[in-house]
Amino acid sequence: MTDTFKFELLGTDGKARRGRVHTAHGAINTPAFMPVGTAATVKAMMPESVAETGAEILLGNTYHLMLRPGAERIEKLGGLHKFMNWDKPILTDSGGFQVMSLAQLRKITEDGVRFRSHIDGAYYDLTPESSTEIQRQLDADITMCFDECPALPAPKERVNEAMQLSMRWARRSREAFTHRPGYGQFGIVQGGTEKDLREESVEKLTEIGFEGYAIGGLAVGEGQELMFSTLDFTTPVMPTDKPRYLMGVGKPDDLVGAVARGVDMFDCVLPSRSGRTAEAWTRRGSVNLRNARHKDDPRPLDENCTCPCCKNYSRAYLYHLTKTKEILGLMLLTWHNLHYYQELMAGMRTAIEEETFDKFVVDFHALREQGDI
Ligand SMILES: CNc1nc2c(CCNCC3CCCCC3)c3nc(N)[nH]c(=O)c3cc2[nH]1
Repeated sequence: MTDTFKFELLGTDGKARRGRVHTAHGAINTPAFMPVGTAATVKAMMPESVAETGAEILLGNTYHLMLRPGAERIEKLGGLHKFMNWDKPILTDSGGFQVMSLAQLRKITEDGVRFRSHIDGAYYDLTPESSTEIQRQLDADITMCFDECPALPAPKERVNEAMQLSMRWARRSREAFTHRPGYGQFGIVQGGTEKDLREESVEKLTEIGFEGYAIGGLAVGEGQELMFSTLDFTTPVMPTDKPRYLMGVGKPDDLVGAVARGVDMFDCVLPSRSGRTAEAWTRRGSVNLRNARHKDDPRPLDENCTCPCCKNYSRAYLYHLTKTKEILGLMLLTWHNLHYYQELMAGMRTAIEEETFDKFVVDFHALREQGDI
């Protein structure tokens, strides 16, 4: 436990960074992958299993939890850590992105967003103030600013409008934030794939001052090349003494490329969602367990993996569980995928410490080109 929120930069290898974030509920080694616990649970996983994969922080979500069961209810029950039995750090997103992707109707004004719940059709408002308050009620260690993430591709004028609005909302979010030892708030850089807009956004956020800075507005359909080129000119102008969090990313090769470009933290639904759609991620690429080629295969998913799924179960068994839609299939594949993601991050942390990150990247891609999985 710590009483002050801080980021230690422990080492670098090129633009790749090895660090540690200290929060009220514990420390997070970076580069870090944060599993997503949308409705106060990482689907198909017990919290102790999530901890066993090596995850040191989880994501929660303002949008989902304000609708059901309600932030007041969770606050009265002792906060999200107690509610979901996870005593390590929690980062909550501010809800704006989920409103745009999930809510039935929504209207953006200077004040905030009005939307209809995708659950019961009732109308709700989210503003920088209410989002920040909800995240406090959830007792999130890391609170995200309320922002607007435009879908790409979009005209530069639209991207600029969304960025300027998000910067005004960032100031309101900061003013609504309750400063407590060990708790931090991250600003979210916007600006699409436009160099000048990204630089202006970083400048405006650092002027306000946050405990960390996220790179938002990416992984929204722009593709990996444009995402990487945007990182190439965005991370160098971001503070070096604060964590950098790339939101919603990504596939294993996205993570490796983004760490190489100076990113410290990631979240993505992919490993857990794929676990439920019978897709397994391995160091040699992804495996679809619905494919009948696995029917008689006695081998584990990945001979080199030490997770409970690879230690004790064959592909034939995983194929059987998938075909029969057995719950154990969801559990084992989710566990494997989250374990693999944590192994990947641990491998990158070690490579940066040993200054062998370039070799790590070469080996990572070589294994995936060998195929035969
Ligand atoms: C997938 N691509 C992507 N995600 C983005 C997200 C969401 C990140 N994941 C949050 C979890 C999602 C599941 C429920 C729990 C929270 C973004 N969020 C914000 N606030 N701003 C973005 O620009 C922003 C941009 C994003 N791009």
